[in-house]
Amino acid sequence: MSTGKIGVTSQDLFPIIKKFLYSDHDIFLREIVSNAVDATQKLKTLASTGEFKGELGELTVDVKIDKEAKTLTISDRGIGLTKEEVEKYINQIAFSGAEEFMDKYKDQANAIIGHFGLGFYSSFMVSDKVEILSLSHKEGAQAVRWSCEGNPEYTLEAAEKADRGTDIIMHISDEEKGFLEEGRIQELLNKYCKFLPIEITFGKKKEWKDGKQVETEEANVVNDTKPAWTKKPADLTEENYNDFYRQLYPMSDEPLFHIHLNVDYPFNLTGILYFPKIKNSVEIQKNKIQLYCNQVFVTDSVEGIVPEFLTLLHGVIDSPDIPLNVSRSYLQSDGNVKKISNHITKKVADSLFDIFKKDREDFEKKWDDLRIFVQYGMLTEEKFYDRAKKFMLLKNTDGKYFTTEEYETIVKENQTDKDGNMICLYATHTEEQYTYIDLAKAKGYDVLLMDSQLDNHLINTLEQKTTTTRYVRVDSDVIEKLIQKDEVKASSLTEEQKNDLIPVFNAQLPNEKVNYIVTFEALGAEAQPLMITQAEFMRRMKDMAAMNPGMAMYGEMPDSYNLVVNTDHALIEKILESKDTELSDKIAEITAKLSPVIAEKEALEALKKDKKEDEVPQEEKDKMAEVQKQITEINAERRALLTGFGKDNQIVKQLIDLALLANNMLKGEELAKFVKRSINLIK
Ligand SMILES: Nc1ncnc2c1ncn2[C@@H]1O[C@H](COP(=O)(O)OP(=O)(O)OP(=O)(O)O)[C@@H](O)[C@H]1O
Repeated sequence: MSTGKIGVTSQDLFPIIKKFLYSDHDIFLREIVSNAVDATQKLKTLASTGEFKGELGELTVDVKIDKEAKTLTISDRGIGLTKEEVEKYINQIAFSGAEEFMDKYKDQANAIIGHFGLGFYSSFMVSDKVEILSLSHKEGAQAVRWSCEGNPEYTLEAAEKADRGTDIIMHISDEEKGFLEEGRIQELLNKYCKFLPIEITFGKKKEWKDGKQVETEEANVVNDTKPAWTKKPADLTEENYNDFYRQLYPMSDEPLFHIHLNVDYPFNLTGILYFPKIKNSVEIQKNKIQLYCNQVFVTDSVEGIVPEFLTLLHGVIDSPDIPLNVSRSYLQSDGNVKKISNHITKKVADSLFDIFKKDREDFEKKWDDLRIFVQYGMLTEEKFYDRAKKFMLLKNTDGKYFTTEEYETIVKENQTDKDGNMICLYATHTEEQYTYIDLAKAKGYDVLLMDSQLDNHLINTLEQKTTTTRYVRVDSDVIEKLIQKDEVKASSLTEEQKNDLIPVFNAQLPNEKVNYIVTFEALGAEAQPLMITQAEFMRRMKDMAAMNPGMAMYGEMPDSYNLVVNTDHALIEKILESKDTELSDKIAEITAKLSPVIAEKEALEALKKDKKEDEVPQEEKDKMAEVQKQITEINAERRALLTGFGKDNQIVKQLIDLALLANNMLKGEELAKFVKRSINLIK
């Protein structure tokens, strides 16, 4: 028997291990089991090259709990360790870089463990004592037992072991006795070891019998040694891919597409990414891409390793070039990791383009589910934008799909305005905006459906990239002005007539937290008499503000709509006529009162004209104020008169309600009133 000191120059190793890994004690199991797997694979390699000539036999790694002895043991039938090897690989941990580790990461909590070959020592996070009992595969080897109690002293002695391979016997400490629970270990094996390349067994398989679980004779194998991503795409069917998806996320719907990644230069990476069907946003967060290193689970928080928009995808990525156990900030600054991220972006874009080219019909069918990923990618990754614009689809209100290029050839001729801008009309809701869509279609225009959460942002980006294309919602203006071909002709109404109509219509507008501005357009006798529109810019800003806290300013502004009066329409003429007949006496009265006051005001202004402000006598100033007050009063009287007229006028009432109805703004009580009134009108 020999005793000695573990060959790290500092005494601090154990405290550091305990401290650094404090937050994640679970990983000890991954480290010990993957060492066992490595040892087994090494033996298989030696056998295949002929260096090992013995019987390989069963090569499983066994995990065992002994509750009485309070031990957790991992046994393998791999290459094993000779006494010299234990001295070299276990005692002289400085060999694999521990010393360097100590120097570099003394003060850093998120340090690297596995990276520096300290994996084995992580067992001390949960154990009072760890033993290694090993028999090397080498001919005539003597079994050895190494034992250490979490301090730099160890013992190493000859031992009895019948079978080749290594047992790592961990005497679990009292604080960590949870690791002696079967359920806990099973959970960890599922998490970290589910796809290790050597069979891992843990107890016996269980079966349901007479309403309870009973053990069978069969070993409980916890892993799938050949997960789909390690196979060649040519050897896998669509069904295999879907099966693997279910293996990863048992509760989820079938995915839309998969992409099989297989890179060997300039780094090694394999994996399968799935585009999931997203039913709601909660689900996006639930399933995550899992990151593996040689089939050992590393993490499922892949932010910084794959581009942000792809974190919405599901699946696995496996790369020996992604270091195990390193901190997030380290990963993100790692050159390899950056390359991996870029490569995945490119690969995803290329694969989508391939699918698009190969089966356009299928691609279109899946587009509505797919677009959130593509749009998110286009908005956040310049490189992805450039690739994705070839297959990014626009959908119109008839359910037809176009690439932006195809769409341009279709609408360019008919939808270019007098300034040479191609105007793409869109709706966000086919039902709610039906009236407007209908008007646009009657003009021979096409209307896109832009109803995803990201469309607003995408439209902004598309406009920035192609300066002569503009997107406007169908209800943002009257159709003649949405795509303005010629100068709109001037309205035939006088300023006075317009001024009189404003209070008439205002009288009937709902008095909510919404601003209405009455405007006048000569739209032709056939167009609608009255329409409600909302300017594109303001609406878009408000919509974006709803998703973006930085734009709160826009969100707080009141909604502002235009009430567009078509001055060419017979009904508007009719309103003016009935106003003139019904109110002629009263208007004449008001005008009679107003005329002398205006005359007085003009006279006063003439007096004032050549004087400087301080030369005007106080008396004149007072008179002017008095006259101004009278004018205001008379005007208010006139406005009240017109408001009263508007309130009582059935045509005004009906037209406003129809305009609100067409804009989907007439609801609840107002709608009920409208229905009643309409019935009365028929009566
Ligand atoms: N079950 C085992 N069978 C044979 N050799 C083992 C076994 N476990 C550990 N070893 C030896 O001990 C060495 C140290 O193991 P440790 O886990 O500390 O570091 P590593 O495996 O080199 O690095 P890492 O775990 O970070 O990948 C290994 O390189 C291996 O040579």
